[in-house]
Amino acid sequence: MDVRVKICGLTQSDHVRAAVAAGASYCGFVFFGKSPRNVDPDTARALALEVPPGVIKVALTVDADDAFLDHLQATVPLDMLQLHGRESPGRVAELRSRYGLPVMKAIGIADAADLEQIDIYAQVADQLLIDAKPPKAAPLPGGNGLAFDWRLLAGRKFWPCPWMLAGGLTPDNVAEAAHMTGARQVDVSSGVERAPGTKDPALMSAFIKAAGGGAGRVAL
Ligand SMILES: O=C(O)c1ccccc1N[C@@H]1O[C@H](COP(=O)(O)O)[C@@H](O)[C@H]1O
Repeated sequence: MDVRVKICGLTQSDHVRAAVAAGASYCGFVFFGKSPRNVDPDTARALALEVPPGVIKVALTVDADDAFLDHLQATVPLDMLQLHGRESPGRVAELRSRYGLPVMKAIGIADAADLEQIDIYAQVADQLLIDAKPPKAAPLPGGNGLAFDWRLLAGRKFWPCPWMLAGGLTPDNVAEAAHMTGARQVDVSSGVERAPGTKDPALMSAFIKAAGGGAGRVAL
């Protein structure tokens, strides 16, 4: 089975097209003002319209309020919400029902104790994004190019819902990361950039090749 790849933090139409052509299954757009990948809803709409059916358009938000999310949903054709803040399980369930979209909740992992969150959030989310827990001094809650110890996931047989591996993945380490953790889906942002917020088509293509070629268009 091919590994599905999510390219996150796309900011330019030509990079969206390059990600899709390379075999991405998910295109992620970041709505978080402090991120160098932040896009406004109107820009995201134009980017989303470049994405063909079957490639999943994901909105990444961080503790967003309903007013912003209402505007986002009214402006951008979206397929999935990615919650990358401190959203509680109750908030995840509320957003899933309010917007009628599948929700992927990011879980930050630094040590074995953090793995408990997987079972908690799997009860309310459609998918989980297993990412490195940002250190206190990190500038962002994600997208910092930091990996966690993949051995924490090695040998885990039971996953209560679909999940993606993220955090510090690059064309050089994605094959080992997927092999060690058993991930069938991977997510990358800074590892395929030439500068913060600017994707590199050659790196996106190398990443997807290294991940096994990418699954391309999928059904959710
Ligand atoms: O990418 C961002 O700017 C970002 C901002 C705020 C929260 C999450 C963010 N990115 C997510 O983090 C993972 C890991 O990023 P990286 O590959 O280590 O740079 C990324 O895949 C996004 O889903």
